Amino acid sequence: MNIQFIDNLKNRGIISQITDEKFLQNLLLKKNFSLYCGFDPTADSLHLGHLLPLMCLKRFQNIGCKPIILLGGATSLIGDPSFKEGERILNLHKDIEQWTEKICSQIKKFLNFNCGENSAIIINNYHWFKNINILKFLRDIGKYFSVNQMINKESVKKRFFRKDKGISFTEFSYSLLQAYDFTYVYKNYNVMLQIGGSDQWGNITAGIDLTYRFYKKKVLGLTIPLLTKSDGKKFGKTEEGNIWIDKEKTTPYSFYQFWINTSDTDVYKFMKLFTFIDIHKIQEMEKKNDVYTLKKAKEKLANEMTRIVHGEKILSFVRKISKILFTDSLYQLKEKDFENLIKNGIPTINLFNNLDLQQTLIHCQFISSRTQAKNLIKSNAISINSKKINNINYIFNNHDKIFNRFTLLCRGKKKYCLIQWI
Ligand SMILES: Nc1ncnc2c1ncn2[C@@H]1O[C@H](COP(=O)(O)OP(=O)(O)OP(=O)(O)O)[C@@H](O)[C@H]1O
Ligand SMILES: N[C@@H](Cc1ccc(O)cc1)C(=O)O
Repeated sequence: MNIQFIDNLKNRGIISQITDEKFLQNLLLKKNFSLYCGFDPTADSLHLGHLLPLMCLKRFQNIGCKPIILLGGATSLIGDPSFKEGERILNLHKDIEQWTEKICSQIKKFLNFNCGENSAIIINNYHWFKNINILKFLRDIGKYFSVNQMINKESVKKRFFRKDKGISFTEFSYSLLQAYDFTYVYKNYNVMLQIGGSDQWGNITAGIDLTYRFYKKKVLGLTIPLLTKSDGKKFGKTEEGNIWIDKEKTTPYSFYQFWINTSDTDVYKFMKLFTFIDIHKIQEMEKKNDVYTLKKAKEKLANEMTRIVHGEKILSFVRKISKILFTDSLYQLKEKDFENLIKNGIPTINLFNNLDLQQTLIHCQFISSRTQAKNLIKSNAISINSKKINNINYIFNNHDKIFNRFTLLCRGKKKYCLIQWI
């Protein structure tokens, strides 16, 4: 087993906290063990934030450990209150069942489910919770939890002092379920370690305590820093502005562009967190810190991530499209490419009549008023099919329609909208 494994994770910025680093180090030296991470199917797709624990499971699998994905069929019926501002809306059972299937098929892409002893497996906590008896649960499990301690956990503390947004008993009890999961998977799958985002620290440590009380055995927890959006909020299913794994929700082109547009300060951090590129190679690039290397690093990051999530074929398509869009060789695209561009690609609007340019800029949400539209056109920021247009009274005509169907509208160098004439 790799002695430097933990140091490696640390150098990549993957570790927020470990409950007992020495114990984990010893465990890594002695044997291959099983570890788990839970995902609550509270939406129909995984998002970027989930890739962090998934990639971390993969890193453990690569050194011989067995990753277990626990889908929270039961816990998603309750709703994790950890660091949430307010009470969640209860999800319907039938929605959770559908979302579970979708998430299950997404997860299968990221881990190896056919590699012998350390093949990944997926389990669902609905199986052990669906028939649990309430009296037994309160007597056998509830008795081990001190409400006095629970209300002091950082993850829920805020909710106790807010008059407008309190916490229901349902959400308050969530931690008991996740804690019992850890005890259950320790007993039934010999799981020694639970990983999760740093918002899971309270739930994970509750499970460690419960397992010790039940079986007098020490298990471990490791958390990963939370990936945040540009507004500082966590990437989460129930938050807005996410990058999704499902290509219907975030098209592969937008996905690729998200990485290409990574800020200079984030690019090496993301490379370390998300990819398997050798840390020394990343550090070499980081040291150079020049514009050319930064550009190459962003491209490498976008390629790696799109390959991991959408596969080689889609990657080569979005690269081709990006190259054409950014090198003004639009007329090289075939009609089929435009169709694919809509499917995998850039924002599209459907228009019936030849509108004027100002109105169209509003339609495609580049701006919100005609005055802004005029200013934008005057400032030379708008192009139609790669040709600059500075006539504020411009009206689209048939010459603008490639294959009689498509027009590419562009604001500056990065904002695109495809018009499909129907
Ligand atoms: N932005 C993120 N950065 C790092 N880890 C994350 C992020 N978002 C979720 N995770 C981790 O992924 C695992 C599964 O998360 P889960 O699907 O249950 O919740 P979620 O996406 O945070 O959804 P919700 O917004 O409904 O709480 C957890 O360990 C969680 O901490
Ligand atoms: N509470 C976790 C999901 C989870 C569910 C059950 C578990 O046993 C572990 C983790 C989250 O919301 O992110």
